[in-house]
Amino acid sequence: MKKRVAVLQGDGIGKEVTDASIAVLEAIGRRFQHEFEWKYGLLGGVAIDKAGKPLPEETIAICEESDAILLGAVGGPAWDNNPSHLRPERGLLQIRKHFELSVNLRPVQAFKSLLAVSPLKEDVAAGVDMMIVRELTGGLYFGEPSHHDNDKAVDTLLYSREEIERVVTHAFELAKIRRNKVTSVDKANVLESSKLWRKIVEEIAEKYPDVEYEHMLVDAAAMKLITYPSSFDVIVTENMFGDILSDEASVITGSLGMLPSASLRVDGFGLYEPIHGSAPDIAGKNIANPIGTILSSAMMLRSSFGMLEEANAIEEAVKNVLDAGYCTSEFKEIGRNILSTTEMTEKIISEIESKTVKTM
Ligand SMILES: NC(=O)C1=CN([C@@H]2O[C@H](COP(=O)(O)OP(=O)(O)OC[C@H]3O[C@@H](n4cnc5c(N)ncnc54)[C@H](O)[C@@H]3O)[C@@H](O)[C@H]2O)C=CC1
Ligand SMILES: CC(C)CC(=O)C(=O)O
Ligand SMILES: [Mg+2]
Repeated sequence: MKKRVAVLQGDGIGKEVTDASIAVLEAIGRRFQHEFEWKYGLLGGVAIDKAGKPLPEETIAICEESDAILLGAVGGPAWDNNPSHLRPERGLLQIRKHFELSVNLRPVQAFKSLLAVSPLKEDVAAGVDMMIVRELTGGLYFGEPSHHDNDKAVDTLLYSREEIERVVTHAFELAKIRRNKVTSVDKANVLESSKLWRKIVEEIAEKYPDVEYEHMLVDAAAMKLITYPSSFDVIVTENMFGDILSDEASVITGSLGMLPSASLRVDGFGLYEPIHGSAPDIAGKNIANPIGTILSSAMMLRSSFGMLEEANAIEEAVKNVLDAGYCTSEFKEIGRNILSTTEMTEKIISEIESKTVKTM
């Protein structure tokens, strides 16, 4: 059956990286005989410019009629001085809230062929395979009141029991099918919300006697991510800590452009996007790394469509292309074969197509 995907390209490199993902998914469709239907919607700065708001109703309607959402990134200097309700990032927060995408999965894996470019020593980065589970629809980015004037500013860090239980349970379930370890990251030595977080983690942990768990303060976690990253299996944390720690963790892979994500509702509906932003400094140059978005589409195939073999095919193609010595320009120190965004996409597609079984 045809899979309907809402495509929200957003701003900056958003179009370049979603175009790459769509080309790869089309190749998967040809190899495995699936049909995808792409419906484009406005989000972020382009939506403000064309429709007067960062998340127009028409975009919501397109997403509601779709089986999954593929997103690029939003934001850029053109809108940096806009009032809060007309910031591109507001549209992203609104869509996450509207679709109740409370669990954000950010897998971090070290690719062997890129270890040399990781600022970490090769033996420290080697073998890293962690899942950051970030709460996505609560916490500081959503709490009210939130405003500032010339003399003072306020943001509100609010979490309900239900919000914490939902994401922590997801983390423990994931640990069960991974390496049975959860690290819950908080700031319980200072924050009240973290004290409740910790209490709920302990309650939920009781239901998972085979899963080892630990609490870690976020400042120490930031250090340990760099000094001993392979010690982590599943990390679960609140919205802002997860946002920051996942960008930090991308350093292990050598580039922010490598990391995918899935933002999931409890019934499995999902939005898939790379963890990076709109990268205005490289937008329009055809040099952005499309791999984070391409791997996000593999997560879409697996989580939203149950297409496991197809998801594996994308991940294997990415790995093979990297192993063959190809990379995008941010890897120039090790770059034996530097490719543009479109060339990298073509390489990954050729790799997928090379495995196609020819039928007579
Ligand atoms: N999910 C989203 O839509 C996000 C949006 N943003 C927005 O993006 C805009 C730019 O924010 P920044 O702080 O510069 O973060 P950014 O993630 O866009 O870029 C940070 C650095 O990483 C590089 N980079 C990012 N993605 C890359 C890729 N695929 N390939 C190669 N290099 C890549 C950029 O060139 C830049 O040097 C802001 O307006 C920000 O609010 C930031 C983060 C997430
Ligand atoms: C608008 C921001 C919360 C986006 C971001 O940095 C992210 O989700 O990683
Ligand atoms: Mg971020």
